[in-house]
Amino acid sequence: MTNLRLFNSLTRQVEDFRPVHDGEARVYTCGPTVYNYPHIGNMRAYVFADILGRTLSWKGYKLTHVINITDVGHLTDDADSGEDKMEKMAAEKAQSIWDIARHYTEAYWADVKALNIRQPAEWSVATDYIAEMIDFAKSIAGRHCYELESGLYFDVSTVEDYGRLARAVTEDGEGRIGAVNGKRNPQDFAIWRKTPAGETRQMEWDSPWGKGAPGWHLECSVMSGKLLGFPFDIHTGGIDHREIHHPNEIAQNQAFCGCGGLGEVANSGARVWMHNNFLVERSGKMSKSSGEFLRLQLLIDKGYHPLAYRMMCLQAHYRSELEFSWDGLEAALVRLKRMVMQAERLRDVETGTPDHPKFTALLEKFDAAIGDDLGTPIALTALEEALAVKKVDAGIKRSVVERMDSVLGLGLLELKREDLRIRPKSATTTEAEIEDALARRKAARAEKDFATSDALRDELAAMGVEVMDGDPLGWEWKLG
Ligand SMILES: Nc1ncnc2c1ncn2[C@@H]1O[C@H](COP(=O)(O)OP(=O)(O)OP(=O)(O)O)[C@@H](O)[C@H]1O
Ligand SMILES: [Zn+2]
Repeated sequence: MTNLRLFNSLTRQVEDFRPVHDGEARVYTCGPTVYNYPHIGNMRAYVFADILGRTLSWKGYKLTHVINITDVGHLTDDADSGEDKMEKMAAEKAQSIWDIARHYTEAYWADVKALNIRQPAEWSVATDYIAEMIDFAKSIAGRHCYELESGLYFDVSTVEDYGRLARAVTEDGEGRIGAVNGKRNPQDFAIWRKTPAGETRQMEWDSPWGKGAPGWHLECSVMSGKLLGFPFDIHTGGIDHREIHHPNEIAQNQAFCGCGGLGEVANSGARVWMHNNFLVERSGKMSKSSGEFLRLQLLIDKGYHPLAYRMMCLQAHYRSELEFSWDGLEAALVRLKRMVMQAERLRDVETGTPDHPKFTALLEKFDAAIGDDLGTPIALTALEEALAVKKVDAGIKRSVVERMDSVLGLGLLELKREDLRIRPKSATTTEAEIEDALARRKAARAEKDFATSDALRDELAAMGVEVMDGDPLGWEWKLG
């Protein structure tokens, strides 16, 4: 096997992965803020983290993956101003924050499951770690923080080289930082926000700095350090986190682990920081507030299998922008279907060993691609080539497909071609009705009764069903 090489946003280079603990990989992924449904762009971040985790397993590392659930502290503007997203949604809906958090956490988990994203070792929920957050803040407050009326602020000038992660791409971050009277530096951020006098919040806790709530950046520093130990191996998130959230986490980690002398990597809490690029719409970055709200459920309602979206993600490299379109989704679905049709023949055979000379080069190609900063587009072609290998024992082929799919997670050996039919939720015709009409049509054709056969075809068309005789992909029919 080749070395695993990963792009580290800290050094802006592809580097050999060298674990902190021999044979182990510890990964922290910034999780969703559960104030609303995730859009499919958000889910791209978790498909990426899942591919990373599966690749680490493929390479033989014992994986500990943590994904957090942010249920407090994330403001409407990452740059330290605005309202708490959770409080805002709860006020809008006149519901308890806890109910909101539960509802959207479950919705997120449903998407995770539908996309074959593996369960991490732990889903750490921010509000379960408030005491640890207060302890962390206490331990750095003396040297690195100052108190204002609105909260406890982190002074970014007290750590070396603040913001080095963000500077890779932007010099203009400061323009977005909200002004708070009394801040020492514009980039200083609240690690504890006090509840303003006379207000009560649904979520607030006592602290040495008064009643209030932790800052979002503090949460991730505390949960990652607590569950994985500093320094751990890899920290992931979407590319927007490279600008503010992760530089701020790094500053806190530096303060907590001790500044000076350790060098930038050890001091940053994690050795490698990785970021997926955005899923975009033609009009720009996908977001919950603009345009059609593209939830995974919307794709399903329009008749697409959710794994077609996973396929769409894998067709692009995680560091490239990916533009969403319905045509692109359909193309990904067709590609998935072709693979499922080839894998169908392997479903009922017993798994053999993958050591067959016909597959050596393909397994090497696959390993080199996935090991080269998670090159899923090429890894997919290796899997397709393996599926197309002729005159080989089916058990051996099956074991190769299983192995490759353990990384790509398309579920090729479980999916059936019927699962991939496009069937919009709005369709009023049931599949049983369609199958029944098709069976009658088949019988009519067998008896050369073309009048009946044509009439049934028209009947089906009236039901919105397009009959696809002789379709090489075997769709047979399609609901429009
Ligand atoms: N369009 C996108 N494409 C890929 N990843 C994204 C996109 N938008 C957000 N992310 C990532 O999704 C993850 C979850 O983000 P979070 O739940 O905080 O959503 P959010 O920032 O409120 O979403 P948004 O502002 O896009 O509506 C983060 O890692 C974030 O970087
Ligand atoms: Zn985070």
